Amino acid sequence: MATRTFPEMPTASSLLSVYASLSASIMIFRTMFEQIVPAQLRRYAVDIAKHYWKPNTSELILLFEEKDGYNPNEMFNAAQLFLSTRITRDSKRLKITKSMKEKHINIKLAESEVIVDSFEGVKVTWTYLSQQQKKMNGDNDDGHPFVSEKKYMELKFDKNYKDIIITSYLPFIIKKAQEVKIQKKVVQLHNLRSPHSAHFNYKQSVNLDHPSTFETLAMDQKMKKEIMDDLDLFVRRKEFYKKVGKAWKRGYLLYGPPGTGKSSLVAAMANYLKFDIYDLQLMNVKDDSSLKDILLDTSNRSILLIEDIDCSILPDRKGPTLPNAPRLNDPKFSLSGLLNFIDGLWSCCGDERIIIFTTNHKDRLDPALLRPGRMDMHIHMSYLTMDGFRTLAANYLNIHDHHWRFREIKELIKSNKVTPAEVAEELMKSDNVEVVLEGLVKFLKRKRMGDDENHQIENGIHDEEAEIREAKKTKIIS
Ligand SMILES: Nc1ncnc2c1ncn2[C@@H]1O[C@H](COP(=O)(O)OP(=O)(O)OP(=O)(O)O)[C@@H](O)[C@H]1O
Repeated sequence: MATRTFPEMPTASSLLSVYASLSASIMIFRTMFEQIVPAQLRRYAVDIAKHYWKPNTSELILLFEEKDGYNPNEMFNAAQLFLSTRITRDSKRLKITKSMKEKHINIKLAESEVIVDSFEGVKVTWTYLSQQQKKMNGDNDDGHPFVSEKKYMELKFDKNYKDIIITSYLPFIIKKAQEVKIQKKVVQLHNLRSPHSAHFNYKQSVNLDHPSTFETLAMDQKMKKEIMDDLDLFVRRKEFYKKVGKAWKRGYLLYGPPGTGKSSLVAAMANYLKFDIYDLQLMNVKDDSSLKDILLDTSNRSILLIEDIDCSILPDRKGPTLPNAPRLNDPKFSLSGLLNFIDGLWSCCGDERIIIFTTNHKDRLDPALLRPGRMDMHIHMSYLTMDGFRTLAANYLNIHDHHWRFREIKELIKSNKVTPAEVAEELMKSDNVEVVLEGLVKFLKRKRMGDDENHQIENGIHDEEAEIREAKKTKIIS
């Protein structure tokens, strides 16, 4: 029987001494390398070594750095917003932020957090990373070198799917990020006034906290739907406007008596579209040239609002003077200046612009303003109807179906010219529904009597005037 021989096994002490001499040699080599070879050459050698010795991988990594030079990198921001929609239960560390102006809490990935996503069957892995960088030039006040943080995202995937990722996944991320941005957007109200006016700052901005929405608006349901459909069509027609060669803008004229909800409708439109409002106070605009400066400072996806257009503007220099238009100090400002600029330069150098004029007296407007193609939709805000009252009752009193007082209220509303503002005021007078509705009925009755009296007085005056005219005629004839 053959006997197997084993090579002599090294002892533990001999292994230890080999290890010790090996690490000593590496250390000596490293020290010599660092002393003899200059730093730049060392880095170059390490890069080359890394390049040739890196493991053979089929992965491709795309880097999304926070900054592109000194400019913010939109793709980094888009990726951050997009990934906030991909956070799952498995996420371990998340960053929570909120600024004073924001209404929502932002949830973002914390450093080193990984998210696995899949797109058209391709698995991708996102990692959020940051790196501290010491600035070569300059120290802090305390003598320490400046340290900045470089933030970036890594997107890793199989390189065979490079085309899908670049041509489809990245645009998908941009689109999703845009949706999140719109969803989170806090609508702002900017007050625009002339840069040469007494106020140094000609654009004051605040969050628009107007709670008005299409749901809370008391108006004809059919008209409400028409407006919402019109807005929806407008925002999704980018390509259409481009195709037909028209600027992507839409004009609305809101007219009706005071207190019928013109301003509330503007706020509802802004809240619906998440568009900022630029409130242009024409009384404070000095001349055509400052108007241009102001308008050029407005952003896309916004509403330019000019309220009470009949009172706040002088007509075209060539056109007739409006009976109630107050005279501005400087006659350089004109309606034609405003309209030409809005139709021309302003609408062409921006996208998704809405312009809204409001007035209590449509009949007093300059025809130039009403000509077709200028204001695309004329919206009449009228006195309260029963339909509108039901919306107010649901909002203010939480009555969603019927109340025994509604029949009487319906009759009173029908025979009265009452504004939603007046009724809203009445509905706020108590927490007790019965008390409020009783008060409303009394108010509507009083108002009807008052209207009747006014009507009679007006008729009386007319009769008197007619008598005087008749008397004068008789006198002349005789
Ligand atoms: N249609 C409406 N639906 C709901 N609330 C309304 C409506 N109209 C008026 N209101 C209530 O009345 C208040 C004043 O209305 P709003 O300022 O919108 O009217 P307006 O037509 O713009 O008036 P003005 O012509 O005087 O500017 C609103 O804040 C709101 O509470």
